[in-house]
Amino acid sequence: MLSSFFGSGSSEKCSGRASTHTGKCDATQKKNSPSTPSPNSSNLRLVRGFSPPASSSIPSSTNLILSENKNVQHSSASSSSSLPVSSRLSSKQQHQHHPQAHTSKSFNMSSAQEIDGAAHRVSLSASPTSNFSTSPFAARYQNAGQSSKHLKPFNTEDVRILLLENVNQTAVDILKKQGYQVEFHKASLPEEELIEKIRDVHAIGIRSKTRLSANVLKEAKNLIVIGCFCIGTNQVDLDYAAKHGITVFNSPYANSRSVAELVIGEIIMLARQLGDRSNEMHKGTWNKVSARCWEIRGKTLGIVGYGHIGSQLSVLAEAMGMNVIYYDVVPIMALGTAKQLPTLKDVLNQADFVTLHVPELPETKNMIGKEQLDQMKKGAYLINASRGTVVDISALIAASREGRIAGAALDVYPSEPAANGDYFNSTLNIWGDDLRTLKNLILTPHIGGSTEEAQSAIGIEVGEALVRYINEGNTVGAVNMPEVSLRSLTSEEDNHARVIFIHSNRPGVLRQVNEILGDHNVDKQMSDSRGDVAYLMADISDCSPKDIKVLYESLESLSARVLTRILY
Ligand SMILES: NC(=O)c1ccc[n+]([C@@H]2O[C@H](COP(=O)([O-])OP(=O)(O)OC[C@H]3O[C@@H](n4cnc5c(N)ncnc54)[C@H](O)[C@@H]3O)[C@@H](O)[C@H]2O)c1
Ligand SMILES: O=C(O)[C@H](O)COP(=O)(O)O
Repeated sequence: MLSSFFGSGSSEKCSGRASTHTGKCDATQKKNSPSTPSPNSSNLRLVRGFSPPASSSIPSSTNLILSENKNVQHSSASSSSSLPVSSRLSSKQQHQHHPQAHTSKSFNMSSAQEIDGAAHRVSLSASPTSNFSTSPFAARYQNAGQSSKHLKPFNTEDVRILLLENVNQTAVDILKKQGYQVEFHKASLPEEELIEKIRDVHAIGIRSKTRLSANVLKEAKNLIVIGCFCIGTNQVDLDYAAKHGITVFNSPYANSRSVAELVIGEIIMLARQLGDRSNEMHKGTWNKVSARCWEIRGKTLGIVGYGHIGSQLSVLAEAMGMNVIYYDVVPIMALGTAKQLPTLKDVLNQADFVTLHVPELPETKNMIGKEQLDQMKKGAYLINASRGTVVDISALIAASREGRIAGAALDVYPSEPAANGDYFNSTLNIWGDDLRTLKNLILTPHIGGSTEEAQSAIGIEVGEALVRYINEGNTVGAVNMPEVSLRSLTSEEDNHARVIFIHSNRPGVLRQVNEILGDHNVDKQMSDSRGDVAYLMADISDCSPKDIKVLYESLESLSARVLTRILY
């Protein structure tokens, strides 16, 4: 059974969360917080109080100690929780709860096996009625032939998760099953409200609208992990997050097929001017025409960005008789008979349809402007389902009005509303009203990845990644941290501790860490770095509560420390 607590060393006490900047208790947060201890429970740290187990034996649970190099207020080793923990537990949890856990900041951990055993599975559906269920992670995290340490929740209500932007129910279920406190919102939040809420949470789940800039993240004193329930991660300051020990996960390809299918539909719609015909019929106008309406067979599709989506699309387009050419900044093996061309200009010169599938990067901002639109064949079509900043929309409006392009489909925009409603106008984007007047223009509200299949699969994939990270420290699939994993502890490894140390990647740190760990029996260890940040995990056997405290404090004293967590 795993339980957890966060730790740090000073003797200041606070009944609510600690304020990173001031080192003072945040009374407002305390008042608003559903799991805030009562006033007489002044020793309980909601996040970072270090309270080692009271007795000499580690409970048959795994606890987590966490502290971060953010001037966070510390509590003393003696500041064990005076909150009657039982009052915050369900009767089942109370039954499972070890008395020693009263002394600790509890933060549940559940085994990867438990997660993988969840009813949810990534559902890759070939049709709305035929699903097959598989979790790509199911095998990876299990110990061959051994039962994983059985990690029963207690005090998991202390783990707070904020889910924004209508993250799929599959994720909500996975996270709630862990006992975490989950706050769910359908839309994204204005920055001020986001800052207020992010201060309290250990994990946040977002989609493409919520910007987690350094300005927002600097307020996120308790945050250890971000789940982007989408492909794009451009909305998060990944570098800032990594340097502050906040790991970011996404779902790299669960919605690729949905986007590729949308684009196939749009190619046909544009070629046949279906958007206009349909609009006319809605207004009562019968307009049967064949002029400038085409089959797509034999036409050339130019794909810009031949990654997960671009390459899926390539296969589908060829199956419909199109010729495929593509441009990518890296050499990528062509699928089918597609051809990679050396420059963007080559693709623009030759394609009848140009479709964009690049990430939002400084280099892709306004990648398609007047110059590039001029390089396209007269009468060609443009599709953008990547990011709104990739196309200069004013230039597109001009090209369309001058008849240089025959049509366009846009799914993404430089500014997008935070919620559904009548927001797509000139207030949002200055060209909003002009855009809506264009002929043969398909406008969709960023729905490329919005299918039941994609959203459900993303919810499971990212939800499970969050649980594995919170409970076991596993970073496989992280986009801003080195990928490090150790096999789960087994039920025979009751008194093992798992050390997680995120640190600045500079010479000599590993030697210092290993000097500290060297006094113990290190069963297994893995370390990797990514840019300026390194991530180390080590499982230590026969670890007494005193050992854990010493280990923790020694690691905390290293100047390279970004974040220390000890799970036991
Ligand atoms: N509309 C939607 O709902 C929706 C859904 C999913 C993804 N997206 C967007 O689509 C983008 C692409 O998704 P993906 O899964 O195919 O990503 P990917 O990372 O698998 O592929 C992107 C490709 O673009 C290439 N690339 C990068 N910079 C380039 C440049 N300057 N010129 C040419 N090629 C360049 C990369 O080398 C890579 O091959 C995502 O980053 C996301 O922003 C939108
Ligand atoms: O990055 C993505 O996966 C897409 O842009 C979809 O974003 P969404 O989840 O906000 O629809």
